[in-house]
Amino acid sequence: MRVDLGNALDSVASPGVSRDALSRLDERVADAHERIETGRADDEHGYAALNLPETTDTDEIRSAVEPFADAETVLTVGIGGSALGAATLANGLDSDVDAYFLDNVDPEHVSALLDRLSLSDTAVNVVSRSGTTAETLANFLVVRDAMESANVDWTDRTFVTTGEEGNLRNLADRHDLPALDVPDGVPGRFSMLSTVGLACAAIQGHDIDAVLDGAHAEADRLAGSLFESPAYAYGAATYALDERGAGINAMMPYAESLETFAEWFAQLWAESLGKDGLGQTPVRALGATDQHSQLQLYRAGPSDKMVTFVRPTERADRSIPETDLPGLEYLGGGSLGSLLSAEFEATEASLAASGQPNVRLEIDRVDEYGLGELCYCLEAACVLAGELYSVETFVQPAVEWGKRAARGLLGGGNFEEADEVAEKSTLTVE
Ligand SMILES: O=P(O)(O)OC[C@H]1O[C@](O)(CO)[C@@H](O)[C@@H]1O
Repeated sequence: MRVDLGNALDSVASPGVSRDALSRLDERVADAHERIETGRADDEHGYAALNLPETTDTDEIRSAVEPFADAETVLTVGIGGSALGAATLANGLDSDVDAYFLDNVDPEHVSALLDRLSLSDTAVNVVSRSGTTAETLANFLVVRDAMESANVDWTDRTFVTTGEEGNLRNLADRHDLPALDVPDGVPGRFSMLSTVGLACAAIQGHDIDAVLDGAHAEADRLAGSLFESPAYAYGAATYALDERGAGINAMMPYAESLETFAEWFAQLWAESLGKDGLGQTPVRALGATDQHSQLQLYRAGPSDKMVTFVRPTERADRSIPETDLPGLEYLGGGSLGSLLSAEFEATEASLAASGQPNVRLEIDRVDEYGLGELCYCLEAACVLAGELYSVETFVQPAVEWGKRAARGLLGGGNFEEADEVAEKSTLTVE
């Protein structure tokens, strides 16, 4: 895992950060590292997530999902951190077992998916840390109903991953379903490297130990200086750039297999750092595709953002056939990989040429080890940034208002927030 801050320096970019400023910030990084290590040593809420490479029991996960070894498809029912980590692995890696995610309650999408699936060959993975999330429980009820209509014994095809208490735990106990525990002290968005993110991967036959090995290697590189730890270098640089005006962070991986990783990053960054009027706004982008949609803004729009480029340095390639079509000779005989690599470096340089800050993250390959490394690095970077912003990184109180309002609207209790929904100001043009 390599982090290159070269194009974030003020000799190249504006906003940019000077090497001196990074050295001064490094004193705070040292303090933050001490705080983080104390939190890890005491298994404190949130900080415990950075211990998962050590604490996650992969044998326990494999034996819990063993009854589903015959599954041709795994359907994960969960939302936010209870889906995005597993989806990052599933969409980043190849498997003969297909993986689908119900992480929204769009009736047309849910019906179309359930109509398409062979439910008798599907393992259903219901994931909710709280066990109370409306979208997840509603989708589970719909999936269960569909299985019963298809004469499939849902108790044979379903396992849950949840906390000690809650509706889902009660359901698992009542029907004696295989169940995995969500680890204590690990917020959803930091739970990829636990039962939450790895159960689906285990059913798909991925090497979940290799995921943790990659994460472990990154954990071993956490140190009291940003100049020694890629994770802290990234965390400190994004904080410093935000302080200087780059309030938006466009995560732009150059691999289709990393598109869901950008979604996962968006939750991690937004829900962890978006507090007290602070926090960088994550934006999901994809290279080379978004060179042809977003780049105009990234280069010539307001200087209020940074771009994070991510790429694997090794990947399977595909050659481009020789051609005598006029003007295309430069492509013929080359490969898609070399074209994508040229696009990556050219786009990076184009932003530097217009003074727009950007950072490069590189892994060797998009495989179990590489994904473990990359995601642990971003998790530790996020924890470090949270210390520098002095925000409560591991809570997300602002999401509760909307949940109470929705529950009230659906007759699920008396919530004043539901009343406020009816008081919406309107100025309708039609
Ligand atoms: O795992 P749960 O409790 O169903 O929560 C799902 C997601 O919803 C949130 O609580 C936000 O509403 C996220 O923090 C979490 O990842």
